[in-house]
Amino acid sequence: MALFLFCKSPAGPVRMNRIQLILCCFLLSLIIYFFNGSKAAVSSKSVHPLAEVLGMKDGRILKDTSVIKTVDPRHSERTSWGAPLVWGDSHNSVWRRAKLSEQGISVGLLVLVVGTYARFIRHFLTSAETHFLPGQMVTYYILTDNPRTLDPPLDLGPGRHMKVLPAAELPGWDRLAYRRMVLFTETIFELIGKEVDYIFCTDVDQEFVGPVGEEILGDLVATLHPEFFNVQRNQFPYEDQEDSSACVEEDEGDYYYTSEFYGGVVSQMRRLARDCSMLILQDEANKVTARALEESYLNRYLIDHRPTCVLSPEYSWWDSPLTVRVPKKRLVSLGRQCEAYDNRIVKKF
Ligand SMILES: CC(=O)N[C@H]1[C@@H](OP(=O)(O)OP(=O)(O)OC[C@H]2O[C@@H](n3ccc(=O)[nH]c3=O)[C@H](O)[C@@H]2O)O[C@H](CO)[C@H](O)[C@@H]1O
Ligand SMILES: [Mn+2]
Repeated sequence: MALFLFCKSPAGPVRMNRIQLILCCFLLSLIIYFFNGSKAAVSSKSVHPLAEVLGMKDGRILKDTSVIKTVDPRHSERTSWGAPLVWGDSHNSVWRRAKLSEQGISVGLLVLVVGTYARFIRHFLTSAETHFLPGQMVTYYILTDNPRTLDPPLDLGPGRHMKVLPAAELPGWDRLAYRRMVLFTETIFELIGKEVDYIFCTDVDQEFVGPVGEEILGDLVATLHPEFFNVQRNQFPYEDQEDSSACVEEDEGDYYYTSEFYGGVVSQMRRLARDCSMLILQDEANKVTARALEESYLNRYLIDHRPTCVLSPEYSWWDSPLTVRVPKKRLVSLGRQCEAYDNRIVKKF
């Protein structure tokens, strides 16, 4: 605009002499310098939209997570280390399903069913028959103290099998929480062996409510905890007791994973189960209890061995005031849902 005023007169274009031209260029440089400088000054004061999404202000992390919960979760489809972050209906998942379903694969689903949790198993299996890798070879490995729970046997689809494995009756849930991973380790090493290509460990107090297909397959697969998705790292309930073998330092960790659903190829699952069991037994010997029990050890392990495939909270969801909204629910935890309601009632009174 300023340049325009110098170059034009009401009568029409004016020819500039050399001095006028130099003056004009000098003024133009001044204007550009001023414009850029003031822009920089403004941007250093205002909050960058990305910083807002990340919950940062003036380089500091905000404690309030309410802003973050509104972020559309479909935006991230890769982790910072390049692993797929799986949303079942994304193009990437459609492509992965198509690619992986061409390969002949067999998958084991390993669950522990002890004591009163027997009430969940039939519904869990029925829902898995409908939604879990339909059309694929699936073997259900059911570790139970009461094999009669599965009488009469369930009708399974073609290529689907069930193996009921005995587990000694275990005294009380507090002991069981220490024992579950050890039982999984023994089962994977001694009984499952090379019978399947992939193994997924799941809680039985769950229900498949939407399709869970080949997009979940990977060497080492972990699922994001729906209450800590898009929450700042300093709010993850990692173990912080220094004498626990599950302890996580402040500068460690990318995500907080749930212990309700994780898996991978047999070799990786052997390593995971064995290493987590060792951490658990070490703490038990030292009379240390990690705050989230098995989940704490799993998270410690997954920091040291980053998953090659990360499932979004679509694959582990429950209704709670803290869970993120997901495009589609696929696997829902009934137990944690009840827990969330119980907590709400406790808070209310
Ligand atoms: C194994 C474990 O430590 N689970 C975690 C999980 O508990 P959860 O509340 O999800 O544990 P849960 O009660 O569902 O138990 C885990 C699983 O163990 C089996 N089971 C459990 C109890 C029983 O009497 N019989 C039986 O068969 C069953 O397969 C069940 O689904 O969440 C807690 C926080 O919310 C902690 O973070 C725990 O680490
Ligand atoms: Mn559970």
